[in-house]
Amino acid sequence: MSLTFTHETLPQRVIFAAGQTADRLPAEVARLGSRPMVITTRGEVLPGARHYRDVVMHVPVDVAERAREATAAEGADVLVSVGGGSATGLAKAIALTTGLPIVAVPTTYAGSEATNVWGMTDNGRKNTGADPRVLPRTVLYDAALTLGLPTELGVASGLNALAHCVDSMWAPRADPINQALAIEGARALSSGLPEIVRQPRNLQGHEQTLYGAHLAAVAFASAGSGLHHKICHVLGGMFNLPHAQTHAVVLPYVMELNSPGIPDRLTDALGPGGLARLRADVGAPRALRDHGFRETDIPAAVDAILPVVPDGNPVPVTADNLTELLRRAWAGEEPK
Ligand SMILES: NC(=O)C1=CN([C@@H]2O[C@H](COP(=O)(O)OP(=O)(O)OC[C@H]3O[C@@H](n4cnc5c(N)ncnc54)[C@H](O)[C@@H]3O)[C@@H](O)[C@H]2O)C=CC1
Ligand SMILES: O=C(O)/C=C\C(=O)CC(=O)O
Repeated sequence: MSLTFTHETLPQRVIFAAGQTADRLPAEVARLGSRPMVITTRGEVLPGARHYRDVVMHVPVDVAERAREATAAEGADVLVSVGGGSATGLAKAIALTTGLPIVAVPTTYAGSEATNVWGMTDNGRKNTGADPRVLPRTVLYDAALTLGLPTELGVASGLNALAHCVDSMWAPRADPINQALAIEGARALSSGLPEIVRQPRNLQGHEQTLYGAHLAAVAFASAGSGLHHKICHVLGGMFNLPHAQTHAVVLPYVMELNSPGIPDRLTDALGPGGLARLRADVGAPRALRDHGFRETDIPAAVDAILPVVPDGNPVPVTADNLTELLRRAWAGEEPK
């Protein structure tokens, strides 16, 4: 790889403190404001603050608009998101138009808390963009909060994080810095994910997976969306498929297509047996047809994906190879 590049590092305060949310969140919020609005799918996380719970995956625009109105009515001056990527995403939608700072406490491995990327869905289309206003100012990673994540969802979410690492190999702004973060993220996820399956109540696997998810998201924010993310955004927006499971299923087929672009360092980070062994060890989701995608949806998906295929993909993407990729992912055929 050429060593001529421009890399931007996003400014963010990052705290890893397992089991310390109740103790540390109030002070972290107070650094940024005095009237917090909590966006969450959980119970009370910040006593005395307004808790807003109308959280919907892929952030439909009407959901975002209602949340903005509620925030204005509350006179909030800081947003606190506690939950998965959907809670973070709603806080980002509010921050995008208000500029309010966000303190994010993630409870899945989606990684939205570490990116300046927002996403909203309107009429079956997911629109995404990057804006400094939506980058959470502070992230509090508390692995104890992921202990309650059902293992199947934890696995799918961890593979969503791994997809950030893999796509960073060929994304439009891939560079040696974000690739190094992605490789270390892939290593941490490959060792952490089997641990959360083997010992779901053991904090160490969850901490390792959260660490990997953070690195993965930082790499993704820097490198941008590669082919894998473009495919998953179309599928999520057009067919309302579950985000993490869609990423988990599609990833091996994108790696199959893009195999000439996979560096040895990534293969090494995935460990012996690579992604196939990892998927088997953790019982990964296998087929899009199990998650609401129909074979008859494939032509419309291909038509929507082809115009957004990023430049620089390691192999040319055509209607034929994309159709075959989606057909194999729909059926859950064994990836090569
Ligand atoms: N902008 C960005 O950089 C990114 C955005 N996203 C967005 O995030 C959304 C998906 O986020 P996900 O985290 O996959 O799903 P999610 O936030 O919708 O959570 C999935 C389900 O798990 C539950 N849950 C979350 N954490 C839990 C826990 N610790 N214990 C028990 N239940 C828990 C939630 O209540 C929900 O029912 C999508 O809209 C996606 O587009 C995802 C990655 C990056
Ligand atoms: O696909 C991902 O994991 C990353 C980015 C998004 O989901 C964009 C968004 O809808 O917020």
